[in-house]
Amino acid sequence: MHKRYQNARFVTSAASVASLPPETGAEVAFAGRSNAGKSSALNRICHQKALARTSKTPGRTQQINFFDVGEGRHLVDLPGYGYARVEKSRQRQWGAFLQHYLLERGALRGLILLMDIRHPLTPLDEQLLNLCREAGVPVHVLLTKSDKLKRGQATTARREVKKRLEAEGLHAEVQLFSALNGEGLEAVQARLDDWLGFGPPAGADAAAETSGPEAG
Ligand SMILES: Nc1nc2c(ncn2[C@@H]2O[C@H](COP(=O)(O)OP(=O)(O)OP(=O)(O)O)[C@@H](O)[C@H]2O)c(=O)[nH]1
Ligand SMILES: [Mg+2]
Repeated sequence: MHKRYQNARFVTSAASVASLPPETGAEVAFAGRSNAGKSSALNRICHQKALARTSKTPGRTQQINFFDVGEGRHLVDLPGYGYARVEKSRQRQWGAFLQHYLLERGALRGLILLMDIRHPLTPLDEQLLNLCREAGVPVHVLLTKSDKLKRGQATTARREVKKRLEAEGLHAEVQLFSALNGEGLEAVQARLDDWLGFGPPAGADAAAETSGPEAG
């Protein structure tokens, strides 16, 4: 099992560009519509129940939360977009922030775009993808809540999303993910390792050792 992210810990919240923490090391951000499953994915990846707060109420995560995963690397939980009950002015503010973050954040190595497998590629997702292309930020797509569909349906959904992205000239990887049953966990962890510049995870024999992931 991949243990690197188990020691993740909350560092800070930022509500504006001005309050972003200093750019040290590398970071990967998790973005997507409200309720897409960003916080749940982070918790699953880090094997923690409540690292990031999840909720049945869309719009739970309203600030940008930074999690330290060791050696100066960070995972970033972004507030969801597209929640209809958030006022327009606030939505615009969020859009401006996101744009600034994607264009200016030197530490940003890539963006994990999470979309509910049953409602992928909404207009706001497309906007974000275009922004990432402009900013030269690599994207990796998680089709979340894959446990909600039958096998065949999930595979078809993945193929369709891949096809639409290719048609738009976007070469993002697209994978299934479930925070509930762990589908796709290793694949996204490998992607994070790669972007954050961690070496390959320790082998199975290392799992038996008592030393932490920072040892060696
Ligand atoms: N069945 C299933 N439900 C999930 C999965 N991931 C998340 N959920 C549920 O979806 C809802 C939203 O999950 P969150 O992780 O809070 O979503 P979020 O994207 O962080 O939402 P905001 O913070 O509002 O942007 C919760 O009720 C979760 O329990 C999954 O893989 N499978
Ligand atoms: Mg959240």
